[in-house]
Amino acid sequence: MKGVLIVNLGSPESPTPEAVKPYLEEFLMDKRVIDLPYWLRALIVKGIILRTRPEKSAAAYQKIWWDEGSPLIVISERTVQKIKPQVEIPVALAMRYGQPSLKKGLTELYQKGVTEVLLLPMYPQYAMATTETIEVLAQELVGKYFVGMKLEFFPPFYNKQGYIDSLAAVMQQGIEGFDYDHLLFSYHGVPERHIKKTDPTKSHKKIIDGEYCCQPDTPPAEKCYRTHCFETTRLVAEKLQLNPDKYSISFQSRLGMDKWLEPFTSDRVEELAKNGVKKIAVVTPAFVADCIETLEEIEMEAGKSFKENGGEVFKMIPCLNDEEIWVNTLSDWINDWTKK
Ligand SMILES: C=CC1=C(C)c2cc3[nH]c(cc4nc(cc5[nH]c(cc1n2)c(C)c5CCC(=O)O)C(CCC(=O)O)=C4C)c(C)c3C=C
Ligand SMILES: [Fe+2]
Repeated sequence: MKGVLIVNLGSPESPTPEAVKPYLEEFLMDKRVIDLPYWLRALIVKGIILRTRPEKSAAAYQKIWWDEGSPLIVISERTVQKIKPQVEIPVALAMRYGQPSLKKGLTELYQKGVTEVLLLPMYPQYAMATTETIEVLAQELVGKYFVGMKLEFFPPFYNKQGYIDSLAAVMQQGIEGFDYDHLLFSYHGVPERHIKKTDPTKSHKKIIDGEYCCQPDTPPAEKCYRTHCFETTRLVAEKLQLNPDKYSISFQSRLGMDKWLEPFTSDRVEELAKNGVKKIAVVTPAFVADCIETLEEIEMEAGKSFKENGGEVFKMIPCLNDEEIWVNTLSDWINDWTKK
């Protein structure tokens, strides 16, 4: 029997430093997130980051936490609950870090008699720190605990019609009646090195601000996070007929000293405000569910910076969350795979 495992990143159990610390440790000790030799990663994560960050992150989580729990988890659960009646096969939810774990999700499907699993990571754009780490761990778990189970990976959906249509619909709703001066597409950042590592052709070009590094639909672009972000933006801008002078791309949530994708959202928001932009709308298409990165870093922190630098209205466009159009899209994808 077929079944689907929907996977997202995960959150701490609660917004306290005690709960945030093991979550961050599991996350940042992943060699596909901080891709350094073990000893150096351990030195940086355990010796430096985990000494101060749990306290800071817990304070940020407290600002966005809901009565039912972490927004990311609650929204993911709601989405899965809405998908279930629309499909004919078992659907389970798992998180790469924290609970419900990937092993738990696979066990749930296994106990229902599922022998063929479609792994559906909730990341539109492929990245080593997100999609790849989920695929590798799922493969390992199947080999170890679920022998005979067949795994199939849903490809990154950054350019897939259903995703673009859902994003466009949510954006349209978000900017309805709002005469913005600028619309910022803020994607999660990654170190430039990650993009070079995932290039199957190992021929990645130098990255130049504002220009495509890879030609879409060519082998180097297959797993190029940056090209996927550019393509999502292009397709949704085309669909919404956005004025090219009124939108731009930036990358948020940089961690550490490496060279990360630029421009940084924090710099861009400040620069736009200083350059006279009074009304800004921000959309975060790398996240399908609202989370600390959208609710705290963008809506609260970037919003504050925008106003401190002369901006007046900061409009955060929500993620796809459990919107009907997105739930229908996911259900259609699952139903198409079921019939294959
Ligand atoms: C959307 C895709 C994501 C990419 C790419 C990504 C890369 C990446 N992230 C970190 C470090 C952190 N990310 C954190 C939170 C977080 N990241 C994503 C998504 C991507 N990360 C999500 C959905 C979330 C939210 C989780 C939630 O509970 O709401 C955090 C934890 C929060 C904090 O302490 O700031 C860290 C740390 C790295 C290093 C990285 C690429 C190398
Ligand atoms: Fe992240």
